[in-house]
Parts: sequence; structure tokens; C-alpha cells
Amino acid sequence: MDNEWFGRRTYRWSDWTVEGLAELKRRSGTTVSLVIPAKNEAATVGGIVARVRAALVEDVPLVDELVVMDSDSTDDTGALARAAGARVHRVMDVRPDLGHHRGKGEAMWKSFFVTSGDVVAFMDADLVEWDTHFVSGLLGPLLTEPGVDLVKAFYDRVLDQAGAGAGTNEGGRVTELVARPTIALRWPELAGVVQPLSGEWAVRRELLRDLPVPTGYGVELAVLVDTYLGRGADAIAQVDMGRRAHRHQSLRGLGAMATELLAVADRRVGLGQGREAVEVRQFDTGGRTMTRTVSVVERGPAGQVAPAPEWHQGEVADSC
Ligand SMILES: O=c1ccn([C@@H]2O[C@H](COP(=O)(O)OP(=O)(O)O[C@H]3O[C@H](CO)[C@@H](O)[C@H](O)[C@H]3O)[C@@H](O)[C@H]2O)c(=O)[nH]1
Ligand SMILES: O=C(O)[C@H](O)COP(=O)(O)O
Repeated sequence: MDNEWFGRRTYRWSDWTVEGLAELKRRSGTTVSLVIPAKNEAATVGGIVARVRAALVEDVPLVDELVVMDSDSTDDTGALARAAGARVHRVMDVRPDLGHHRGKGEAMWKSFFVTSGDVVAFMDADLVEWDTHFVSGLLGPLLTEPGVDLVKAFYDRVLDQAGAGAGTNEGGRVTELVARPTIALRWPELAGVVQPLSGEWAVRRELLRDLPVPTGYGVELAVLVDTYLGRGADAIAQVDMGRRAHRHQSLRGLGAMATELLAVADRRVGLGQGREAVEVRQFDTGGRTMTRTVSVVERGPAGQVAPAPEWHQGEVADSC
């Protein structure tokens, strides 16, 4: 992926108006599902749903389905999302015949079975600096370029924690320390993707159905690399959304995330095929060991899953 790709496939959200996008959507008959995976996001999920609903469902009809996948939350995430106007599904209740894994990727994979949009857009539920163009902007390339199947958001990443780099654009620590170096080593053609791990992205359903999906945080890297390997760089586009800030994880939490990304990369170069979990030894003060078991399970393509047995079909709807 070279500068030519960057020039051809890089956009800015303000290249389109929401009204213009809605007209393109109407003319092409495209339907859009927005999926928000959320685990214990009571602080932010209600506000995010309410703003998206007002701007992109009620003011301008751009999003046909607004779905929150409640990923094993132990707080009021589900109730707050429902009250704000989302359809809410508890991940573990969707296709229970397929079993249940923890993790963001699992929530996204299960969403395939409870949505129907021709385009599926994803957005994180922990955003604190963002706006609704994070969703509408993703649709621009998909509604105007038939060859584009996957669109990634990018932005300046704010690091608003105390300590080195605070107040700067040095957020995205796993992006900088793991994703980008891995891409440089394994798939340099993807080096022009500004935010390979961005949680805001949109994909055509006919592509999503064919992709394996890691159950945890490896989902973004896997989808990016697999789209590139299967369809080439030109099937991918990116859209500049401005600035983004989110809730930060602990450094050791990010260590687990990094392990998941490295497992995704390993698997795509033929390593660790049967591996389901990795023990990561981390150290607290004084060398006290804390071992994390990091799941690296991947779900097979949703399109290859047998239809739900009849007795399960009624169990997935937990909607308003
Ligand atoms: O088991 C989980 C864990 C997280 N989430 C949700 O997933 C989103 C992103 O999770 P978060 O912990 O905030 O991830 P980040 O630290 O922000 O990680 C970045 O990098 C990850 C790895 O690529 C991406 O998955 C994220 O979207 C991206 O924002 C949030 O809405 C979470 O509530 C779940 O639904 N289930
Ligand atoms: O995207 C990333 O690299 C991780 O989510 C970490 O982000 P942060 O450095 O902004 O916490």
C-alpha cells in the first residue's frame, strides 16, 4: 500500500453532508446497521446512543438499525442503552447454540445474527471526544465507490491521562508499539492505514460474512489484514474524522490486548494455529507475579454457520 493508495482511498468526513449521504443511500437502496459493542459502559453508552439516534435516525435517516451488543456487562449498560433508544441484545443470548466467549470480537461476530443491514458500521461505547460524523463519515466511500468494502476511521488520538505525553496526540499506545510495527514487518502494504485499530469502521455485509473474527481485541487487525489478503488494498478506504478521545485501559490491560494482536498476526503467517489461550506473566511491585490467561480464540466466518435451530430463534430478541 503506497502513497498512491493513500491519495486514492483517503477521505475526510466533511467530503459529504449527511443529507447527501442519505440521498445516495436512498437511491441505491442500501440499508445500514450500526452496532455498538459495550461492556460496562454505563458512563457513556446512553449519551452516545441518544446523540446518534437524534442525528442519524430521527433528523436524517442514515442508520436503519441502532444496536447495542451488551457484552457481559455487570452495570446498567443494557438498560441505559435501551432507554436512550437502541435495540439491545445480550451477547450470551444470541445464538446460544453456538456457545459463548467473552470479548469485543465475540459481541461483533454475534451481531451478524441480529442485524440485517447491507452495510454494518461499528462504533465503540467509551468515547468521550467524538461526534456523529464518526458514523456518517464511514458511509461516504461505501456509498460512492463500488470497489470499497471496508472503511476505517482515523483521527488524532488524544492522551488525556497524567504522565508522559499527557495532553498530546500520543494516544493509541498499542497502535504505535504493536500494530504499526507488526504491519511494517508483515504487511508493509498496509502501512498507510493511519489508525489500523480504530473501533469505528464499516464493512459490507457480504464481506463480513466471509471473515473469521477473533473473539477479543484482535478483531480490528484481523479484519484489516484479511480484507487486504482476500480483496487487495483498493477494497479498503479510510476517513479522517478529526480528534478522538476515549477511556484508557491500564498498561497491563493493554499488554493483554497486544498479546491478542500478536496472536492474530502469528496465525496469518501460519503459526499457532490451534492455540486458544496464552498465559502472559506480568509483574506487580516487588516482582509479585500476576498471570493473565489471554484468549486468542477466533470464530469462523458467520456466513458458514448453520441456521439457528428453530427452538432458539425466538430467544435472541431483547429489543425495544
Ligand atoms: O469484552 C469486551 C471488551 C470491550 N468491549 C467494548 O469494545 C469497545 C472498545 O473497547 P475498549 O476496551 O475501549 O478498547 P480500546 O482500549 O479503546 O482499544 C482500541 O483497540 C482495540 C484493539 O484493536 C479496538 O478493539 C478498540 O475498538 C480500540 O478503541 C468498548 O465499547 C467496550 O465496551 C466489549 O464489548 N466487550
Ligand atoms: O488503540 C490503542 O492503541 C489502544 O486502545 C490504547 O489507546 P490509548 O493509548 O489511547 O489508551
